Amino acid sequence: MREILEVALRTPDHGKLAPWRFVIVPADKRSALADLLEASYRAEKPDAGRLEIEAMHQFAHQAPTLVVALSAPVEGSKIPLWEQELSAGAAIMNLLHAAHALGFAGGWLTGWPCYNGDVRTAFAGEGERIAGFVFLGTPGKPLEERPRPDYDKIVSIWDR
Ligand SMILES: Cc1cc2nc3c(=O)[nH]c(=O)nc-3n(C[C@H](O)[C@H](O)[C@H](O)COP(=O)(O)O)c2cc1C
Repeated sequence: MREILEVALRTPDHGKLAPWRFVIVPADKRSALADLLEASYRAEKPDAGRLEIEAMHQFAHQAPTLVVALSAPVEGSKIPLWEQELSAGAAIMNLLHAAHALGFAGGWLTGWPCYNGDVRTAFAGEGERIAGFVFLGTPGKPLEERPRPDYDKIVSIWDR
């Protein structure tokens, strides 16, 4: 895990602000995370059904390893917030590339837990936001491909 996160720390970062942080959720805390998600979900949606609650538990327990990535912009910096947030996304992508290079698979998820205030305060400090829940593990089966954007629609040559 440290080797993977050390790669994430080498992310392009204008102004050397390190506007991101990572919180590892250890295996013995995953049930506590599930309980937090359930309580936060019920507080926001008192009429939540069984399947919605099960989805919160499934979210918390998927994959053996979980890193919560935080966008932690430095307030008052001359580096625009936009650039600091871009760097947070890049740090997560570096983390995923490092995990895949070492033979693991990883997924970057947000979903409801990312945007709930109670969940955010359980991980993030003032001015910080959850940028993603990064789940890591060893692939149990070959990864499925999905449609990718058409190169010619996305890439163009500047010609003015
Ligand atoms: C900010 C962000 C949030 C995402 N959140 C989710 C999510 O909540 N659920 C989901 O199925 N995929 C989510 N994705 C997409 C997955 O990370 C991933 O791109 C997708 O599963 C396909 O994986 P692949 O591109 O490696 O094949 C998110 C991607 C980003 C960049």
